[in-house]
Amino acid sequence: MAEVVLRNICKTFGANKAIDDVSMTIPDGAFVVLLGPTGAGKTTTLRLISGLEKLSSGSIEIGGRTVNNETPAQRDVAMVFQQYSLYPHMSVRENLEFPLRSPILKTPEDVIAQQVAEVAEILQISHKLDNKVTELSGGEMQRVSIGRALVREPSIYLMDEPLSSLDAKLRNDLRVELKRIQASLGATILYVTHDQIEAMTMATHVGVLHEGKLVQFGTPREIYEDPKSIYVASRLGLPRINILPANLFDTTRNGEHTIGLRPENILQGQGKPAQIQRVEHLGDQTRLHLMLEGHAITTIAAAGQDYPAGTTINIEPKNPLFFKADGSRIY
Ligand SMILES: Nc1ncnc2c1ncn2[C@@H]1O[C@H](COP(=O)(O)OP(=O)(O)OP(=O)(O)O)[C@@H](O)[C@H]1O
Repeated sequence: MAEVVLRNICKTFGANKAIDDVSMTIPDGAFVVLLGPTGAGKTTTLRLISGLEKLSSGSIEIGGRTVNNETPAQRDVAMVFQQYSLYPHMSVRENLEFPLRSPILKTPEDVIAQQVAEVAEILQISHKLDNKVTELSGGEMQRVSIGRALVREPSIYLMDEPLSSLDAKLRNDLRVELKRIQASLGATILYVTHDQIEAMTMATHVGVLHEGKLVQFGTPREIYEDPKSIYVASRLGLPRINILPANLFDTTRNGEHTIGLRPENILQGQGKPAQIQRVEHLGDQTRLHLMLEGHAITTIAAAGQDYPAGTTINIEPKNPLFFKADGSRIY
């Protein structure tokens, strides 16, 4: 596996700057998750690294080699897309074997058979190896797509929401499995997701994109606990961080416009009275939707406790984050 370095990369489509001067190092063996809303430039970043798109400017290095002018095949990357891309006329086994049968690799038959068997086992598709891919369910097809990347050991795996079409149980299993595979192979992965749990549990590093710019890069904990802006703070955490006027509680010192209050950082019992508007029981957690002087606030409470809607609880902030009017963090 290899370190991948993006140096001041830009990509424009007509007048649209899809990627705007992004520099980022994906360390060898890291699991980097790209976060950002639709249109932020996540898929374009993956396509630029894979060579499916050409850079407008900047450079990309894989394992110390500048790859700007290399074809996708020369770059030695494996890409898994949100939509499966399989050969419909081939069986599952043939699809999985395909990347290993590349003439450059010259992989011996027994190694091919062993790799395919191992990957099929991990992805729980061993019993479907001789089926045509057109006979599979959507979830099974997606597992074969992931398998086609995993049979190889490329410089980097580029994955674009690979689990989003799977059901919750399989998604959970594969999340754990992917993380295990990554750790045991020492694989370098750049992974795009909208799923907070995937980002928090799998990533060694998170890169947050906003309108084509990389606005923060750090460990998931840094992004969660020490965000540089309201935008970054809002990317992680479920329920989302509460953004409130700084003077709502007695916390203003100087120049703060807004506070950010994670749902778990709202203390109950003291402070201002807030009306309970709605209660969501999620089993292991209860979410309380409150209204305080016209501001909606979400907090969490221990499961099992009763909170009748319409009643009032007193709340106060603990460790709020402070932001300027432009959304940048003060402290
Ligand atoms: N081939 C293309 N031609 C023109 N514009 C494009 C092309 N590909 C991407 N774009 C534009 O580049 C910007 C970034 O798109 P991109 O697909 O990278 O976003 P994304 O963060 O992956 O979004 P999503 O979460 O919806 O997949 C968008 O404004 C998009 O419209």
